[in-house]
Amino acid sequence: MKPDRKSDGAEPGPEVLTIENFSIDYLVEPVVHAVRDVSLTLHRGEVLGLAGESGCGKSTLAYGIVRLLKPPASIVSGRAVFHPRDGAPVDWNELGAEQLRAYRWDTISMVFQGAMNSLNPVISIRDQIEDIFTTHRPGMSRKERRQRCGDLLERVGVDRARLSAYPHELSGGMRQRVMIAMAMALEPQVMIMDEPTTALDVVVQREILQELTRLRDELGFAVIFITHDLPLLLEISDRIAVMRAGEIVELAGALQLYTEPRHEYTRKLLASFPSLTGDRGSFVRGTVS
Ligand SMILES: Nc1ncnc2c1ncn2[C@@H]1O[C@H](COP(=O)(O)OP(=O)(O)OP(=O)(O)O)[C@@H](O)[C@H]1O
Repeated sequence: MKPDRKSDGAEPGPEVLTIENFSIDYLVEPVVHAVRDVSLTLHRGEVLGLAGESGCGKSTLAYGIVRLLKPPASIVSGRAVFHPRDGAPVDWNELGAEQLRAYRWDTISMVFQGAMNSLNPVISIRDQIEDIFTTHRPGMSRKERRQRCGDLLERVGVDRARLSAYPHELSGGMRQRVMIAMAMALEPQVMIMDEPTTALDVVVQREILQELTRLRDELGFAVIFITHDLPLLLEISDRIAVMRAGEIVELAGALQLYTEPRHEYTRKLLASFPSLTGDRGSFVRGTVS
């Protein structure tokens, strides 16, 4: 684990996103209570891991926060409030469709499972990234747009010469990096990442995550990182929320959650990853000092 992680003593930054008593149902027969009364605070610059087994409601919560749910999903209670650096807090539930479109990507952006497959196959990488600037930064000159597109790609470890490529000419890892670059294009203050590297092999996954933590340190955005891979979360998160059957059952600093899990379910989840609980309970993926 990173010795300088924020959960190891440093004061958390001010809040950037608060989720208050969020509940989401799927209105099917019988009704599925997918998210139940979830409250969370995300601080500026922190990586908050959201763990839990498949079907516990992680993705539903993520889509709910950014208001991308489709029927039969329905937000039955609660709100997600964004706290800008300057100015009054913004309740996302009160934004109209147009405002939501403007706010998404700009303040909170997302990389979802399999996002790399959502690149348009017949449009070059340059044109797809440029489109974000044309839409959200209409005043930006063509020259600056081009420059920014190249800078963004390089930031996620892809040579800017690949700007003229089409998605099928890139590996899965590169396409996912492009998606991460696109999510960072407008320098959002929050990024929500739902299993962003699950489809990739372990080496590529590792490289991308290292890149992500480096960028977080450099740019200061906060991340909600969702995965069922608890060992990975322990490595990259400042704090971890454990979700079970739609509820957050435990929320603690990563190190504390690993060394002193309080909830029975967290203990079970930790025990289900043999790499975390060797004979002497050694933590083999990172280095606990
Ligand atoms: N369209 C839908 N209609 C009815 N129920 C749904 C629908 N989508 C999801 N659910 C249910 O909502 C619950 C939460 O699902 P969700 O996909 O949010 O879980 P998850 O933790 O993200 O799982 P995974 O890690 O597999 O993506 C599950 O019980 C799931 O079966």
